[in-house]
Amino acid sequence: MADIISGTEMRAAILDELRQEVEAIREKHGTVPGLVTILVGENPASISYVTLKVKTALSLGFHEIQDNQPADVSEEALLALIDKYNRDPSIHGILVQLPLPKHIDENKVIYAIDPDKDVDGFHPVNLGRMVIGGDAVRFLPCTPAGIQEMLVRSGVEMAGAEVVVVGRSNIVGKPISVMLGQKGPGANATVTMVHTRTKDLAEHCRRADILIVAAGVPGLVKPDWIKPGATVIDVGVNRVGFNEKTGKPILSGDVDFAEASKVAGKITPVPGGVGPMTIAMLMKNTVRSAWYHLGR
Ligand SMILES: Nc1nc2c(c(=O)[nH]1)N[C@@H](CN(C=O)c1ccc(C(=O)N[C@@H](CCC(=O)O)C(=O)O)cc1)CN2
Repeated sequence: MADIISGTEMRAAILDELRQEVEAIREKHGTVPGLVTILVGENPASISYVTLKVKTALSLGFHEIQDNQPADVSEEALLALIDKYNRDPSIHGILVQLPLPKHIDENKVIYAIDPDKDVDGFHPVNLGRMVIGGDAVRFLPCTPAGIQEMLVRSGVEMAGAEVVVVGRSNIVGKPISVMLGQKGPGANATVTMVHTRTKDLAEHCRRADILIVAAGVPGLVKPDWIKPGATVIDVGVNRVGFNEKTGKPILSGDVDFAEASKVAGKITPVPGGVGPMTIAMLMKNTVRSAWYHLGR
C-alpha cells in the first residue's frame, strides 16, 4: 500500500514555522502581516475556502480584513476596492477569491492587483518572474507551491524524474509544469503537460514517476494508468454530493484513491492533501510580502 502524503500534517508544520516569523516581524517592526480576502457572491465552495483562509490568517496573528461583496457588484466597484487596498500600507497581501461572476473580467481584476501584494501569484508580472526562476521569483502560485513543498518534504527525488501533469489551467497545470522543470533544488524534472484531449492520455500517465492530476474530473485516473511505485499528487477537489448527516459536501479527487493506493508508492488524499497546502502557501506568501514591504 502507498504511503500517504498528508497535507494536513505538513500544513501544521508550516504554520508553526510561520508563527515564529510573524513574531519576528512584530518584534522587529511593531506590526504584523496584513491580508485582505475579497469574496464576491455566495458560491458555497468559495465561501468555505475563504473562511478557511480567514481562520488560518487569524490563527497566525495576521491583520485580516474579510471584504465580502454582493454577486452583482460592478467590475468598476471591484477595481476601485482593489485600488484602495493597493494603497493601504497595513495590507501586504490582496486575495480575490476565484471564480468571479461572469459579468466581471477575471483578468482585469488580477491585473489590477499591485504585483508586490499579489500573494496568489496570478499577476503576469509574478508569473513572468516564476518563469525566469531563481532570484527573480517573488510569489509562486499557492497550489503549485504547495505541491512542490509536499514533494520536497516527502523526500521525493525530482531531479531527472519523469513528471506528467494532467491539466493546463493557469492556476495549477501551467505553473507547476514550469516550476518542476526549472533548474535548482526541488526541480530539474522532465515534465510533460497533458490534458483531457491528449491522445493516449493513459499511456502518458503510465510513464510518470510523479503524476500530478489537476483536471477537475472525478476519478479520471484509473489504477492501471499508474506506474507501480510512482508518486501520485491529486489536485482535484470535486464536490460529488452532499452528506445530510454531517451537513458537509462529499469530496472526491481526480484519482480513484482506494485502487490507486494499491499501485502507487506515495499518494495524496482528498480531502487532506493538496488543499490544506494551498492555504499554507498563501500564508507563507503573505509573510514574505510583509518582509518585503517592511524593507527586510
Ligand atoms: N484566489 C484564488 N482562488 C482560487 C484558488 C486560489 O489559489 N486562489 N484555488 C482554488 C480554491 N482554493 C483556494 O482558494 C482551495 C481549494 C481547496 C482547499 C482545501 O483546503 N480543500 C480541503 C477541503 C475543503 C472543503 O471542505 O471543501 C481539502 O482538500 O482537504 C483550499 C483552497 C480555486 N480558487
